[in-house]
Amino acid sequence: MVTTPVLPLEAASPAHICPFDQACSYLEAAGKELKLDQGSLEILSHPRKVVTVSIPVKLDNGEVRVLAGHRVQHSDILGPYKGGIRYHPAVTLREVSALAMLMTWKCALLGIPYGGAKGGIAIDPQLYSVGELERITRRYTSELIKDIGPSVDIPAPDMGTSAREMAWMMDTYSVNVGHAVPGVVTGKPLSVGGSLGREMATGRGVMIIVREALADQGKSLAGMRIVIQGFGNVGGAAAELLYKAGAKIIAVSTATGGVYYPTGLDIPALKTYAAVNRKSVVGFPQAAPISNADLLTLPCDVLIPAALENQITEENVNQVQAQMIAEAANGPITLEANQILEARGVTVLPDILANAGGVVVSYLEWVQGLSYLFWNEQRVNHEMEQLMVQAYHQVIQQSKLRQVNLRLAAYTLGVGRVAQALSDRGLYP
Ligand SMILES: NC(=O)C1=CN([C@@H]2O[C@H](COP(=O)(O)OP(=O)(O)OC[C@H]3O[C@@H](n4cnc5c(N)ncnc54)[C@H](OP(=O)(O)O)[C@@H]3O)[C@@H](O)[C@H]2O)C=CC1
Ligand SMILES: O=C(O)CCC(=O)C(=O)O
Repeated sequence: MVTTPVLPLEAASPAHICPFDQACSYLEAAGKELKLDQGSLEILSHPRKVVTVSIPVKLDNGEVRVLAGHRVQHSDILGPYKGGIRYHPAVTLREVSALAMLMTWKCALLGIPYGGAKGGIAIDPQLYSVGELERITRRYTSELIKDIGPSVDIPAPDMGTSAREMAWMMDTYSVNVGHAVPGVVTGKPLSVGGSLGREMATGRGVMIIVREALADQGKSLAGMRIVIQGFGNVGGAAAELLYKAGAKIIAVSTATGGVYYPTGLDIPALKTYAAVNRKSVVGFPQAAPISNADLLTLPCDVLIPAALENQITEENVNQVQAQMIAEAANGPITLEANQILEARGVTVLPDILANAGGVVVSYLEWVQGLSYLFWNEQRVNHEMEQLMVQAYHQVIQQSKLRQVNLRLAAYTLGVGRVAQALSDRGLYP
């Protein structure tokens, strides 16, 4: 039985589905399936280190605000901590802790030598100027200076952050230590040691996993009706690549709402439209407006939630019509909803597999940086695809072997590898 963490996590609001409790439940299920000993389960259910820092920032109007910045380092059993930095108003320590734990299993599942971490600041980046965001990012990095590093903890982009924030983090870290350290972050601009292919990597990974899953059902991407929630780094890239592969993207959304066009949206035109409309797809000519809630229940072949956690819950799961759901976001389906989908025979491609393309190319970026040798995009994409397809087949095999759903199959592989390393390292006090 996984116990309640002793770390300073704020109480979960009873009205809110707690992502950390959900993550612990999945760990517990994997532990039971693997017959893990109580000690290992106890260790793996606790983040190793939880850091919260104050970030004082002077706004452009002269007002001073102090923000809370988190970095949760769940596990470094397999290697340096690894995971993104999220800027979003809903960020809490519990959410960041859950996402850090997912990173541990994701890296282990993909066979890349990292542990898991996540960071975040509870802000809406769209309400801050570029100058304010730069000051926030630099101060956050300075406060974390002793906790990150290329062989300690390597941040990357997540919701609300991008290559721009990674460049600021890299520069702040480098200035603090006195020399350039590109390997302290991944997802950087190419000019400071980023990798070709990283920007599209998470979306590309989603496309690869959906393609493989459809192929196992004797189908191809061509003509598939696909709905995508979220049109940012992940949802936007997935839409573009799936569209290029011949799928019909019939609906997409951003936080303010979505658009629906049953015969398939013109994705290049929609990207251009969003680029000049503060990233929003609302008002795209010809398409009908649709709410985020209605978008999730549209008739389609594949549903791709690529925004926030807890989008498919007990409340709306019975209205979901897709026969396949690829979790591009982390934790978009609750535990209860997942059980209902499984009972209905819906194929759920779990987050730690479906959205792993990003961290895989982060790893390839880090490897390229450490070896001072940069690859062309074709090679990056090829290496990533090999790791993704290999992990997909391992999950399918594990699912058949243990007679468990794909999520539990992915978790047993990820958790099992970390537990094995824990036992081999002999970390028991
Ligand atoms: N970036 C990466 O490499 C990886 C990201 N992920 C996961 O993918 C998900 C998306 O991340 P990413 O694409 O990077 O983030 P971005 O910030 O680039 O984009 C997020 C998208 O989601 C939309 N969105 C925000 N809130 C809502 C909402 N309540 N309902 C519907 N849409 C909403 C945003 O709209 P708007 O612009 O209007 O706010 C935006 O279109 C997250 O769960 C993240 O953890 C997973 C692996 C790697
Ligand atoms: O690229 C990375 O290191 C992390 C990406 C990430 O945050 C995620 O996979 O959720």
